[in-house]
Amino acid sequence: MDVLIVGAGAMGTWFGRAIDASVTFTDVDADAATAAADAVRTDAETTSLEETDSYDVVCLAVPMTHATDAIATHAGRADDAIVDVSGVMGPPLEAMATQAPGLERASLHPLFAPERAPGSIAVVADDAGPTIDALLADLEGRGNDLLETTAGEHDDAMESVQAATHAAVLSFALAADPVPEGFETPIYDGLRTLAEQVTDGTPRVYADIQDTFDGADGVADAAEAIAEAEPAELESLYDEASRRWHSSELEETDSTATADDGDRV
Ligand SMILES: O=C(O)C(=O)C[C@]1(C(=O)O)C=C[C@@H](O)C=C1
Repeated sequence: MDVLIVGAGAMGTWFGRAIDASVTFTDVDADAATAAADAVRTDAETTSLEETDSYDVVCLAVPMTHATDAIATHAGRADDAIVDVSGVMGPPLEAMATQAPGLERASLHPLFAPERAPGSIAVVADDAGPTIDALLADLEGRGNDLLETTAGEHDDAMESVQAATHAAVLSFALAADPVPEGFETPIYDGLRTLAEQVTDGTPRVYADIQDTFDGADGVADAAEAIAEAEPAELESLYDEASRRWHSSELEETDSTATADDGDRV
C-alpha cells in the first residue's frame, strides 16, 4: 500500500511511523517533508504539493483549520481511501464525502501527543473497506486502542476534553506561581504537572483547538462565579461541582444509606 501524507508536522510523522506502508510526505515546507521522511524510515519519499500523481491512500495531517481546504485540494490524488488526522471530525468527514464519494473514508483523532504514543484513537469510519481496515489493523498492531465513535459525539466531547481542559490548565499556568519546594499539595502538584505538560507543546495546536471547539467560555464564567461568590454561594457552587463529578458514587451511597452523615473534606 502506498500512502501520501499531506502535512509533515508531528501528526503526519506519527501517522507515517504508525502504519506499514510506503509513505510519501508533502508539505508547504519542503524541508519539513524531507525531515519527516528521514524520521519515518529509509524508504520514505517526498513529493511536491503541486504534483498530481496518485496513491492508494491520501492522509490529511494538516492543522484542523485547514483540513477541509486540504481535502478539496488533494482528494483527487487518492485511489482507494482518504483519511484525516486533523482532530476535528464533522467538517473533514463532510468534505471527504463531497470530494471523494466513491472512496473509503475515515477520520482518526489520536487522543494523545505523538511523543506519548501509543494511546486511544477516536475513529469514525464513514465508508470503510479493506484499505481502511488494514490501516486500522496497523494502528492496533502498534499498541493503540481504537475508540469507534460518531463525528457529533467526538466533536461534542472535545469541547470538554480539549477546549475546556486546556482553558482551565492554561489559566492556572498564567495565574498561579511556581512555589518554593516543599509547599506542594497533591492537588497543586497535579495541576503543576499538567501546566508543565500543556505548556511544552505547540502553541498553534492549542490556538486551533480553541478556535474550533467551544468550552473556554464556560471555564471563564465558572472562574468568575467562584471569584465573586460569597461563602454560601461558594458552598453551593462546590456542591454543584460535586454532584456533577460524583453522581454515580452518590447514587451508590443513597442506595446503601447508613447513619454516617459526616462532612466531606
Ligand atoms: O499532551 C498530550 O498527551 C495531549 O493529550 C495533547 C492533546 C490534548 O491536550 O488534548 C493535544 C492535542 C491533540 O489533539 C491531542 C491531545
